[in-house]
Amino acid sequence: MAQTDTKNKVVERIGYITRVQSFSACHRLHSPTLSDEQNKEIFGKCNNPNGHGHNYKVEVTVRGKIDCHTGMVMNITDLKQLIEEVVMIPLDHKNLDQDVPYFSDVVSTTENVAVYIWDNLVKRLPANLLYEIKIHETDKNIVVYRGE
Ligand SMILES: Nc1nc2c(c(=O)[nH]1)N=C([C@H](O)[C@H](O)COP(=O)(O)OP(=O)(O)OP(=O)(O)O)CN2
Ligand SMILES: [Zn+2]
Repeated sequence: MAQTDTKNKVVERIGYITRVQSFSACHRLHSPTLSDEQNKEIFGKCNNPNGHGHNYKVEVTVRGKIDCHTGMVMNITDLKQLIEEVVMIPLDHKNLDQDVPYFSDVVSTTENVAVYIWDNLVKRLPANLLYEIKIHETDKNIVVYRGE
């Protein structure tokens, strides 16, 4: 049922939902627009030719009206299924640079992984619902992308 204020005006309440998912992948930080020397200089050990791996933790947050009939911003079961299709199937247990066509010419930094996830999720969700992608690349390295 719709909630009303003291003047009987319908109150719209905004909620945020976050779903967390982890995936494992390997990558190498290497930019095709830079020389080998520049890549080594900028990316250091992360430019190791044979790559290295991470257990990434992704937090997907949606923001929207709490529906007065369902009590939900969106059904988390639907969000879980979308994350399976957009994150787990293409990225889990993959070599990001070699197995994911997007990263064949885009450096697989965590910023760009966040952009990849945003771009693929935003087109599968109702307009203005996706709020934030947060990725923990390691316990200490955390990236946030909000589609800006
Ligand atoms: N702006 C960015 N910088 C870096 C990224 C990135 O995605 N965006 N990624 C890396 C590497 O992938 C690297 O694996 C991170 O290494 P490191 O900082 O050494 O990882 P830890 O947090 O585990 O290291 P500690 O030694 O424990 O501090 C580098 N830069
Ligand atoms: Zn890395």
